[in-house]
Amino acid sequence: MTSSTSIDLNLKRREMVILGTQYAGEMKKGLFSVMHYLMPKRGILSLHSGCNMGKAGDVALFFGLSGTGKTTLSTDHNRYLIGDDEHCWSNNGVSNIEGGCYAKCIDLSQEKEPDIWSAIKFGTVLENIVFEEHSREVDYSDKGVTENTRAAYPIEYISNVKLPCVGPHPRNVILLACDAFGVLPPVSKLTLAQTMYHFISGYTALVAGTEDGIKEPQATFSACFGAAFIMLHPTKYAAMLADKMKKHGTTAWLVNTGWSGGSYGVGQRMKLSYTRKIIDAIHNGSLLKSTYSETPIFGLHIPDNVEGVPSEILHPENMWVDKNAYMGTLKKLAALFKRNFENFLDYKVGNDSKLAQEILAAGPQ
Ligand SMILES: Nc1ncnc2c1ncn2[C@@H]1O[C@H](COP(=O)(O)OP(=O)(O)O)[C@@H](O)[C@H]1O
Ligand SMILES: C=C(OP(=O)(O)O)C(=O)O
Repeated sequence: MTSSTSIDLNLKRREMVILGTQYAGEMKKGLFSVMHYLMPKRGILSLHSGCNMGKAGDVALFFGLSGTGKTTLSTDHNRYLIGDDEHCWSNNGVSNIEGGCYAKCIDLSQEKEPDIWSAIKFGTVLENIVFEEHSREVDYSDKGVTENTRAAYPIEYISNVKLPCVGPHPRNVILLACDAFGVLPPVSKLTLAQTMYHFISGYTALVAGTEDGIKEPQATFSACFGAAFIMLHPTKYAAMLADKMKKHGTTAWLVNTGWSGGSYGVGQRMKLSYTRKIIDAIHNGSLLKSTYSETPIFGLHIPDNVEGVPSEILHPENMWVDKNAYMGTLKKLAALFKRNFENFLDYKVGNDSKLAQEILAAGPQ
């Protein structure tokens, strides 16, 4: 055991016992694990992702580990929310597993996250949030109980929600990597093989407060952006994802919602307003029309322009004062990726080994 909390599942008896926690998240994540077992048996892909739909019916999935921006970026005033965390992709399209959202509230402000702010009203459950007993005013900045404070609200508390929470096949999938090293570009377009490489790798940062003992961002690899919840080998989910993306012509993007201009401690967290502009450009199709340049080592394709975002921030090295430190850190991250991927070298993705070879070649060189 690595923590004092346990979620014990007996699939045969359909029982789940949660021990040692005062956090409601284990209930939904426990059932999510069950879905990761049951759904693939029916040819349905279960995904740790947010999901929304534009007015024209274009669906986007947002993959990411806890704290990387699924809730924040799928809750978008200009689009219909399908769900913020757990979805299935079947032959009919996407559907939400849950009936509500479980949003992080630390430092919540009306200005930065207006839709989540407005969803907090009578009927919403605030968890571990400190409030003044007499005035009943809540203080979203107080980390006294935990940094992982939450608001659980029914999905219809978001004004522009898609009910029922289903949609057509995704046009875009967005892999959210919160890069604590600050070397991944704010956005890059991925080939199918790169998508599989990054999906299987699940590189991101554990963000403060999301797991026991995590006080500052820490680089990690969490296969399928949800290693704790998957029940089958990661390559099984990857093969299903590749198959569905090919069939439905889905485009994939890697978006760094982590650091820029240096690693954690030196650089800054990517501005949410810039990330939102990037996501807008993915949704409205303008990013597809951009010209691209390829990065060294990771071979990522960075757009030369994104409307509303200063071009210089699109290339991470521009933001580092010490260019040697940038290159050294990039190489260090590449080595971590390669070491992590050794765990997957003996596995096929799909029916032949062709895709597996392409996937390996799509990683950092
Ligand atoms: N560039 C950014 N993109 C997305 N989220 C950001 C960014 N910068 C800071 N944040 C913050 O990071 C947190 C992301 O959390 P959340 O959206 O709940 O993640 P998830 O749903 O993936 O667990 C929010 O508190 C958000 O305000
Ligand atoms: C509830 C959780 O999911 P997320 O942080 O992605 O909302 C969790 O991982 O504890």
